[in-house]
Amino acid sequence: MTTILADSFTSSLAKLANDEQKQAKLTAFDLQANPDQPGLQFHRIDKSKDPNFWSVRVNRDLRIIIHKTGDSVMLAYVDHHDDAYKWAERRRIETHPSTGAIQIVEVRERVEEVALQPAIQPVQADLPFEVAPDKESIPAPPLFAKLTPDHLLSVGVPQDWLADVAEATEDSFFALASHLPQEAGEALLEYAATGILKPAEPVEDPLEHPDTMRRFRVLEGLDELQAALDAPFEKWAVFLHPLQRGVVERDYSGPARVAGSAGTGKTVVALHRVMRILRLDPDARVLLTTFSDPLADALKRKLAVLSGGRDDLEGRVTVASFRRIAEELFGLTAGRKAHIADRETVRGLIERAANDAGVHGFSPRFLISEWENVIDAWRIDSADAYAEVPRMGRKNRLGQKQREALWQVFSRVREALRQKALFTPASLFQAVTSTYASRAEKPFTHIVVDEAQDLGVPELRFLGAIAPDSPDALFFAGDIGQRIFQQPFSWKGLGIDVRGRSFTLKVNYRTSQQIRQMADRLLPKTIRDVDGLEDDRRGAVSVFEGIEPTVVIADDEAAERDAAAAFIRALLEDGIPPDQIAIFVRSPAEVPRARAIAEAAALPYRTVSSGKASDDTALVGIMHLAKGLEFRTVLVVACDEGVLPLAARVADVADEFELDEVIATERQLLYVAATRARDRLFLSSVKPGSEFLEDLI
Ligand SMILES: Nc1ncnc2c1ncn2[C@@H]1O[C@H](COP(=O)(O)OP(=O)(O)OP(=O)(O)O)[C@@H](O)[C@H]1O
Repeated sequence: MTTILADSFTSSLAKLANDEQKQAKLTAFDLQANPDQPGLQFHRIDKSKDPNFWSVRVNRDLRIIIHKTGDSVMLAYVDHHDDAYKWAERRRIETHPSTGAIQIVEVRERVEEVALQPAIQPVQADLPFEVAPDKESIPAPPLFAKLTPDHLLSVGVPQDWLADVAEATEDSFFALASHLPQEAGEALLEYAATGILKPAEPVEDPLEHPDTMRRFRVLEGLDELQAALDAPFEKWAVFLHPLQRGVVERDYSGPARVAGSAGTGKTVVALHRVMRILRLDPDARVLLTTFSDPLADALKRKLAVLSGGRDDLEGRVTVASFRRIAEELFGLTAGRKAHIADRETVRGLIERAANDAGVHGFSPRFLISEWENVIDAWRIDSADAYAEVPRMGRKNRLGQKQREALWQVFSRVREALRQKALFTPASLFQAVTSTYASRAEKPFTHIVVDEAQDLGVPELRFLGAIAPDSPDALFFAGDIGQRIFQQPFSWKGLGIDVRGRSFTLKVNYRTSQQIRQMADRLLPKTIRDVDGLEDDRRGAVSVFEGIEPTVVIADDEAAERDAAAAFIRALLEDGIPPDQIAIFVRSPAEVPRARAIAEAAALPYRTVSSGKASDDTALVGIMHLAKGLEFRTVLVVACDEGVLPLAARVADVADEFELDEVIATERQLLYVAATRARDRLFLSSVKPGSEFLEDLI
């Protein structure tokens, strides 16, 4: 007998109380072990249009809904008695006549009343400032007037729903989409955004259809059912979008990359890719890496969900930040620990070297940036090499004389570091790169990199050197629209060419349609990297609707604080727990403003430097810290003119190219912070606000 798990089962299971979940799981295990055992009580759902729906008794109140056909049993839903029956009475499972995917179709006539109401009623708390008025109430035109029934069928709209879709307007569509199979909702949303309709490719075997596989999973045995049900809150662990699955399962002929705007599931793809490699190749030793230790820890936790605690898999994967893994490999090969100079130490050395060399007229910010992005990143070791370095932006400003003067400073810094036997992160990467570049024996068979947009030159060289020379050794996940730490450079120039093997995800699982649309306004529609690879950000869709973000440009700090505090109090009254709230600012100088807001709202909070992550505190911190995180609500405050973009960075630019680069990364920073929000977003400043806020309003 085959057991199939439907995503509707995992979602409904997740909504039950803990002890109810336990009982429902036990019944599900019994069902899988032997559906004919006498203890199980089945009842056909007589009122359902689909004769194959049955209920199975869990206890006096709870029922599992299964769908029985031939030799297979599908776990479809679980709920309290009446609600479980209602669910099954309104559903039919069928193979779509055009796409061939198996769908759970909501029976049309029973949901008439529901479909006409918006799925979420936007509720704005009373706020002490004005919010944008509702759009004029003129009837909106139908969105899909140009599409024929055949068009609608080609993207998986069930026959029952053709008429509703044809009449849908911008206002009613989201409510309607929640009743449609996901692939139909997404294709129509993409059409609404871009005017392009992408019909699904028909597949012979309905069970093998990518859209079937995104909601139903055929389970191999009890272990698999156990693993899938142990993580019912983590739907991503079991059900992948067809695009995600495609990227995970493909064989590549060289380094590959998954791209996509914030929240499209790139990390999820990276994690599944790791598991796939481990499952298919019993000799694989995988490195899963990213740019910081906290992010690596988060990856480790998620990977444990996927592996279901299987030591034979987890034991063959190392999860660590770029830096940590370089330190470990250095320790292993050199037999000693690398002592690394922190940023402050290097800053001090640069200042002293400039004084000693009598070189003046360059700002400290410029010097450290030139050191980090040029001298140290490219490991420049002579005045000649300095003249040749392939750098972005600074080239025009620095004449030969200036470069000679600067080299006097930087060569002293290099010498001082050498005398103290100190590494910089870049020189550590370089040391390990040199060790492994010529070795045939590599520490890992595969390397999977998350947040790859923030790889710098030394890190990429390092990963290239420790990766074996096999076609699918390197896999990157990243979004160049979220690059906030590194200057752009050519990957191809360093021998890592992902052209032709780069795939873009389009479905945003994290942020509401409203937040995604607003955040997208911060970035260009297409972004091109140094190698000419274009990232087309159009056509992304979010899978749920939320509340319009709030943007406040206040008269003074007190007014901003009052507005933000009122917003937070309304959240707390709505039952949003503090740990689902974050307040971000541009830099440490604005942290006191964020703290004042939290205090005015009586919101318990933690900052990076004070307190530990706990269940009941909000996070207050700088935007750079936001990377990789996710909250129900995000506030980005103190976005004033001069703060965003940061005036000091702008003042230091060498030329137009560098100005563009600074403005782009400052925009990207705001994009990263804003897209951490799932359903509510608040952005504020004191007059005059950041030019970026103007773009958003
Ligand atoms: N197939 C899926 N089903 C359900 N949820 C998913 C799926 N894929 C991703 N998600 C959820 O969407 C959210 C964003 O996923 P993820 O962090 O992988 O996105 P990302 O593209 O790496 O985002 P960012 O670039 O902002 O870091 C997460 O909460 C994740 O669990």
